[in-house]
Amino acid sequence: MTTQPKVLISDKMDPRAAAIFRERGIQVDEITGKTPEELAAIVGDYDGLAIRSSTKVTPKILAAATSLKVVGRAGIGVDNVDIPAATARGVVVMNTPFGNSITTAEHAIALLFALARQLPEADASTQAGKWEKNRFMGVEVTGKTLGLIGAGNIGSIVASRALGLRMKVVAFDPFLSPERAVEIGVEKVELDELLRRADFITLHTPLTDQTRNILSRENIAKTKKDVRIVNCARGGLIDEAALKDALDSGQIAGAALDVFETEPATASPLFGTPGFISTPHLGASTNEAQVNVAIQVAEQMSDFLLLGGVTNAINVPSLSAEEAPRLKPYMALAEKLGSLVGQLARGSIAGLSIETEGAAAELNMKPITGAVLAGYMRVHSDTVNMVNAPFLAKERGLDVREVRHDREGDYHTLVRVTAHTQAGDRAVAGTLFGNAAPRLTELFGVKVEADLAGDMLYIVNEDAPGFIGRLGTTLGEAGINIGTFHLGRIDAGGEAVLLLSVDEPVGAEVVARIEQLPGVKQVRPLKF
Ligand SMILES: NC(=O)c1ccc[n+]([C@@H]2O[C@H](COP(=O)([O-])OP(=O)(O)OC[C@H]3O[C@@H](n4cnc5c(N)ncnc54)[C@H](O)[C@@H]3O)[C@@H](O)[C@H]2O)c1
Ligand SMILES: O=C(O)CC[C@@H](O)C(=O)O
Repeated sequence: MTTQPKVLISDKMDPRAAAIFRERGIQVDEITGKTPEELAAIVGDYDGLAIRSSTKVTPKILAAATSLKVVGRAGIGVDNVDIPAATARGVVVMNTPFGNSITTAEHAIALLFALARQLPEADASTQAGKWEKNRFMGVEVTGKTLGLIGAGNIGSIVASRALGLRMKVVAFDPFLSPERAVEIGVEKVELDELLRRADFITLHTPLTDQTRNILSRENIAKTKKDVRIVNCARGGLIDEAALKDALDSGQIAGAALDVFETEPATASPLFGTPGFISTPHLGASTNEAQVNVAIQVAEQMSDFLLLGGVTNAINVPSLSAEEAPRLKPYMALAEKLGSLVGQLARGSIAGLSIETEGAAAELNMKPITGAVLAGYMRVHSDTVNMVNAPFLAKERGLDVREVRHDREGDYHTLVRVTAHTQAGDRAVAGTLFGNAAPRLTELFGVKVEADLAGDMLYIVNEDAPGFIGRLGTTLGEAGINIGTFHLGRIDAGGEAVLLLSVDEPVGAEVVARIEQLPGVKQVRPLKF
């Protein structure tokens, strides 16, 4: 019986997320507001962790999360998750990249208007009974130029809204193609030109080494006097000290920040500066967006935990919940072939080639490759899985090649794994019987048909009469029962390969006795 997966929701999330987990048969606890130490103390019980932006998934939390398989971010930014650490531990990290885009774009537009008409100050003054009609002179946005830094999902929605307001939109985004720029109605420009031309600037990039301080002191100095700046993306994109100085000196007319270098931002030199507006990271905070991201994250995490489907993962290739059941037996086969190569490898393996043929060639190959690598590397480490195997393989400099053959050979479907060693290429291959049962069909050039399951013994010997009897006696004397027996020969009287399934592990002492039998060249106990 499979155990029911357990998910922890550790940030405030729409109740629909918990409801979906429960409906899908997943046990869920909602425990929010914990300190990192408190979270580390409980996280070990869970297979999934559903978060927003408050929970920081650090290497320490990951080390304590010994059962964790997936982190689901109900939102876009995953900068609160240590992705390399999660990947190295084999934890899938997924987000919901579109659920709050419209809402965040609308917040950027709301802040743009708030700056243009000084709405917060006018509101505070009016409610203070001052009626300062002459103090608050605004600017129209019609006909003004909006400079977008980052024209991805949110940036392009902001562009469409700004065009609707009859603004002209220029965009700086090195990854924006000229065709896409035309499609979304923006003029693609370099950053300096944007800074020179924009009346309003909005930022919509992730925080990366390239975007950190993209509005640096130097770049702020290049803007038009009276520019108004909105950041609804990430703190750290603007030099906050330089922004304060530019507001104080009148170099810029206004700035609105939803996000800060340090959050929660409970104190900042910017607070109280004329022309400055702030909101506490509310970009995604609408009912609609929170329902969207809660539903999406719960569905995605459930698909992964229950069916193996991978959607919107940051650190592994996607695999739809429909594809997953079809690929599952292939992944079992691939993992066994990888494990066989790992267990039988002699000397160092410089690379692995993974080939698919027939029906297997029509499938998404990444999960098959991941499973081969996981099987191969698990021989040396218990913590390897399909998520971290490609990462670990790369880290170890293993050259991995994928080849898809349209042809169909002796089998309707086939996966072959070839280890490239100093001694030459060594290939194993397997098929699926009844499209479900993994079966070995080729072992280092010898045709065999064997299950790879439980304890096994691999023997290479000189093909001479009497050997099988002597082997049976040796195993019998050790109290080891033979389950199945597969013999393959390259040619009669040459070298023979024996693959036996045995009812219990063959210990070093028995292996040594078999090695003493005449004609034996190699003996390896195997485990699947
Ligand atoms: N305030 C909030 O609550 C809130 C809500 C949602 C998203 N966000 C943040 O908004 C940001 C944008 O989200 P998105 O969904 O549009 O992401 P996206 O990935 O769709 O778009 C990001 C864009 O930035 C561009 N970019 C990357 N590096 C750049 C660089 N050096 N210079 C210029 N452009 C660059 C990319 O090419 C891409 O087009 C993210 O950081 C996200 O976390 C904030
Ligand atoms: O969860 C939130 O409220 C913020 C989300 C936002 O920063 C995001 O990147 O999606």
